[in-house]
Amino acid sequence: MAIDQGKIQRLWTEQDEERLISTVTRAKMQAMDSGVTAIACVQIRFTREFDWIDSFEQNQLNVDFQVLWHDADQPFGHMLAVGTTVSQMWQDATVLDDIRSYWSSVNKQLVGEDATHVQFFCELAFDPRAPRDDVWSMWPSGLFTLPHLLFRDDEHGTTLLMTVAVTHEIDVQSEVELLSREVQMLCEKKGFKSRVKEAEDRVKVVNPTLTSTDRLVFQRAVADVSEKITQGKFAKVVLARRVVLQRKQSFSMGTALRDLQMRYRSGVLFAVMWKNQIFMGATPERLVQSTNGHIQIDCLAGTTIRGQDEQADRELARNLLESSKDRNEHAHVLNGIVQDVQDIVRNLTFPEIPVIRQLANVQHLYTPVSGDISHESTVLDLVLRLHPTPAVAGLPKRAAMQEIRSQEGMDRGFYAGPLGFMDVKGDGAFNVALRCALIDDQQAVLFAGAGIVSDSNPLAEFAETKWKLLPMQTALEQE
Ligand SMILES: C=C(O[C@@H]1C=C(C(=O)O)C=C[C@H]1O)C(=O)O
Repeated sequence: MAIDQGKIQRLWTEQDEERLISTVTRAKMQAMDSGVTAIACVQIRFTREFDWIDSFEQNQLNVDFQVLWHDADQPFGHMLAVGTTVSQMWQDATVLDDIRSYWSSVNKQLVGEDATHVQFFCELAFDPRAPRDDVWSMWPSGLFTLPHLLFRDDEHGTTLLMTVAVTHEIDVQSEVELLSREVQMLCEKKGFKSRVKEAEDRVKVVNPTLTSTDRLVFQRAVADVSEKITQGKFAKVVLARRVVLQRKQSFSMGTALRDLQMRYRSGVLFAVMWKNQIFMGATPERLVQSTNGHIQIDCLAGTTIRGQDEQADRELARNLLESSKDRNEHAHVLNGIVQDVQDIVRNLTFPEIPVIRQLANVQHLYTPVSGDISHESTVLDLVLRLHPTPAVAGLPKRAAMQEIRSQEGMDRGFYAGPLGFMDVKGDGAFNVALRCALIDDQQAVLFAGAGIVSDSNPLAEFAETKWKLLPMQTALEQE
């Protein structure tokens, strides 16, 4: 079939077109020789006007899977993944062992110079062993995806990495034409849904209804757990709860994402679309990032609110730094992290005293941990060792996880799970999915937790979960 040259030339250059044709042809030959599907990878410079949030919200290609990612602490932190070339899903605990082998088998299928730019996205449930409940019934326990189209920003603008699964039977020209049509469709912005405000959409959010773990149930669980900690059963347990928001109209994703982006100028803004649900949030906690084998881990535990002014802020921060309860809680998390990674991380370095990390709504105790891994290890190896950190589960890990299962009576799903990406070398970044919500049309389920130690006060811990729920709640209440 003839390609409409006029259209293609406006999307990519003639050289891009040649690279596309030759890479898909090479992939077809590899598929013929090996008998296994090959994956053609081509990256181009994307010169069209592009709005990350609008593109995510519009989902012009009507795909089942999208990821929006914005790391506010990186100079070029935007990414948008659209659709799936290949993916693997896990429904149970085997997920942790299988991802690595899946990743290396897909790596062998990649064809083209731009294969080095490939990036996989990975989402893991907090507790893959726990059965998924009604709220999370659509989601697997683990999801590892090579996106079909991946937009990223850099100092020159936007790049688009395209990956295509190629069998020995495909027709190269039609495959390239199909790609061109898809990219063309993405450029046709149909009226920016997010900016169109219908009158009915102005209906106020119905009062948040507390479900599953209401105030008293949560406070009783805190008292019970902190008693058990005093008896020496654990050192720390993190208890979480969820809140359901109902709206008479669908939630406006674009509005909520823009609000979070504006208010939370550090950490990672994320949104994962899976079928017709969206898991989104603005998390301050990096689980681990690896750049050329140099790793950085956030130890974030110990929380207080923000003050009305600078002086009140400073006072609250000083109290947090001087609180033995919070410093102990923080030390447990730091020790847990060090123990989990010390056998594969060299030059492990961290300051002796935590600093304050200030967010729009709360302040945390923060210790940055860094070191190096050898090239046999990947960021995923660290994720699997670190997760769940004592910041979201407790210590000792196994006992804390059991206590969480019996006390919370809910499925955390992807809340507090690792969420991130990894490249072909094994570098990448994973965050802990906190300050987040699962959106299903007119319903949003929000999650937040707090670390419980022996001297935890149930009222204070409940209040802490309220502060942590606030970013998502405010974003979702925007008109
Ligand atoms: C569990 C959450 O946050 C974690 C718990 C913290 C704490 O107990 O002080 C602080 C930051 C996070 O590591 C949450 O936001 O839901």
